[in-house]
Amino acid sequence: MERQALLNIESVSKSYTGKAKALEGVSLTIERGQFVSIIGSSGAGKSTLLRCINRLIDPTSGRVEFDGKEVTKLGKRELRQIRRRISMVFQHYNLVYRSTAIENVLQGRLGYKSSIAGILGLYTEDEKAQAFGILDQLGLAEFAYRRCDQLSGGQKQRVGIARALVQDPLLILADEPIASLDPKSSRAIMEHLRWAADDLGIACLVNLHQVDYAIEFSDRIIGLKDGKLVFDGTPAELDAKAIADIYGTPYVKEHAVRPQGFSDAVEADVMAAAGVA
Ligand SMILES: Nc1ncnc2c1ncn2[C@@H]1O[C@H](COP(=O)(O)OP(=O)(O)OP(=O)(O)O)[C@@H](O)[C@H]1O
Repeated sequence: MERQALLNIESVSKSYTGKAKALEGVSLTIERGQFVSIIGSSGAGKSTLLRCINRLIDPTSGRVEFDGKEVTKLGKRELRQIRRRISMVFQHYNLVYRSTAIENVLQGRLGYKSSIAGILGLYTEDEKAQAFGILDQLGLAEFAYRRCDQLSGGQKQRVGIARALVQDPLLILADEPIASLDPKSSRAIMEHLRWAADDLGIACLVNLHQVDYAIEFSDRIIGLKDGKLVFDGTPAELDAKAIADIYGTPYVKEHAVRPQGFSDAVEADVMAAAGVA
């Protein structure tokens, strides 16, 4: 089946005031339902790239086109509309911890409401059923009415994914969604995102520090180094040379494969020992 382009990024650059370019002439196309990981050292520009797509950050130059619309040209109102179809998942979940899981999920519907309905928290029965249904699909039905400060990190991130899904997105931007999680929870989150791509046809663009998960779960991997795109290929094409290009140091692929139970702290040591920032 031939896939259609959903997102076109053309020569996007970003300079923060007084700094070297955080992004420099990055171009790429993402297809509908495609699962793409972005890897690269700390400071390579991964977060900046994600945020230029939904214009949480305005690119200094270049063009972003999403679902046939030029995002970089949109006014406030049109931007709000387009953002409904682009969800975000964050490393630190960005939940309201004193609210319940389902209340957090329903916040994903805010972009579809008038401000007053949003402020009053007026959701339709359909929206509530949809929110509960998604929590159920993510294995969180029994936690739907529990306050988020009582949930584990993995459960909080599942609430974050449920909030992203209730937006009916065409694209999920996930900014290091597993960086704060243990290996078992990380795997579960990657599996949920992969399911969103495969079963719901939602394209996922996922920033990752864990090269092994990028290789295992992605259709395609993008490598950034110093703001430039230095790799764009399949997991099979990500060989030792490509990894060295991305991380700027000789780096053997075996280091990227994290055995079961390998903790983040141990991985950090291995990465540091391999000279990967
Ligand atoms: N708000 C900002 N103001 C100034 N400079 C910034 C800002 N945000 C990021 N930068 C700089 O832009 C560059 C790219 O940062 P970015 O956060 O996009 O990288 P990253 O690959 O996501 O890093 P990490 O993996 O550590 O999250 C870095 O040099 C960073 O210091």
